[in-house]
Amino acid sequence: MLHLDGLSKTYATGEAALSDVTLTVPQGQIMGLIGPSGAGKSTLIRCINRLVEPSSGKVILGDVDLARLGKAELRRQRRRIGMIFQEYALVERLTVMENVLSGRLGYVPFWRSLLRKYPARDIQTAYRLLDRVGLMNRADSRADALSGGQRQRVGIARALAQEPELLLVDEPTASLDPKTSRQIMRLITEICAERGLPVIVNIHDVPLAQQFMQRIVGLRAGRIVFDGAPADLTEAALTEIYGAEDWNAMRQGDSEQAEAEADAARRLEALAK
Ligand SMILES: Nc1ncnc2c1ncn2[C@@H]1O[C@H](COP(=O)(O)OP(=O)(O)OP(=O)(O)O)[C@@H](O)[C@H]1O
Repeated sequence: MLHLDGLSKTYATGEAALSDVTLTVPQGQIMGLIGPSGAGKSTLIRCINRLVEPSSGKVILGDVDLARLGKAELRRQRRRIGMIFQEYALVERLTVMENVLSGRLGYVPFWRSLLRKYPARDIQTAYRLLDRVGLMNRADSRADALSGGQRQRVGIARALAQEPELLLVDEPTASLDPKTSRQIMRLITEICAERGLPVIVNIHDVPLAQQFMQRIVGLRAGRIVFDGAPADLTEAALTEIYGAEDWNAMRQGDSEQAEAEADAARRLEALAK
C-alpha cells in the first residue's frame, strides 16, 4: 500500500507544483492520474521515488516513509518501486533478455552487474516474465529491432523483474497507436490484478483512463480536484479538472480520432473483401 500524506513541492523557481496531496493506493488498485499540462502529474510521480525532492509531507510505502530516508537507504528502498516510462528507456543495443535482467541490477553485487552475470533464478524469472508479456520468442533480439508495443512489453517485464511493491507508470502509451495502447493498458491492468500491486499511471488519454483504471485522481494546479471511480468522471468533473475551453478542445479531438479510426477500419475491411 502507498500512502501520501500532505505531499507538497515548491520548485526553486517558486512554482508550487504540488499542494497538500493526500491519498492512499491500496494493494491491487490501478489508479490513473489525469490533469492538464503543468498540473503536477510528473512531479507527483517523481516525488514518490524522490527523483524530485518533496518540500514537505510523507510518502509511506508499507511502513517506510521514503521522504525521510538518507541517500544509501533510499537507494535500497527504491528497489521496491518499479517504473515504466513513455519512451521505454531500454538499452537499445542489448538483447531483450539483458534488458529484462537489468531490472535485477539493484539486487546483484556490483561485480556481477559489471560482468552481467546473473543468478540462474533471475534468468528463470526473466524467461517467465517474457512469456507473460508475450515475448518469449524475442528473448535474443536486440531491443532496437522491436516495435514500440514490443518495447513497452520489455519495459513492463523489466519493471516486474525488480519484484516491486509499487508500480509507477509514466504515460506508457503516449508513443503508441490506439490499438497497441489498449493492449498495453490491458496487460498492465491484468498484471496489477494478478500480483496485487498498487499502480499509479500518469495518463493523458481520458477515454483510455476511463476504460482501464479502477480509480481516477484529477489534478489541477497541484491540487486534487477529483478522486473517484471512472463512472463518476462526469462532464462537470472533467470541466473542473481541465477547464471548459481545454476540455471542449480535447473532446473534439477525441471524436475526430475515433472517426478516423473507424474510417481506417472500414477501408481495411473493404480491401480485405
Ligand atoms: N524542474 C522544475 N523546475 C521548476 N519548475 C518545474 C520543474 N518541473 C516542473 N515544474 C513546474 O511545475 C509545474 C508542474 O509540472 P509537472 O511537469 O509536474 O506537470 P504535469 O502535469 O506532469 O505536466 P505535463 O502533462 O505537461 O507533463 C509546472 O508549472 C512546471 O512548469
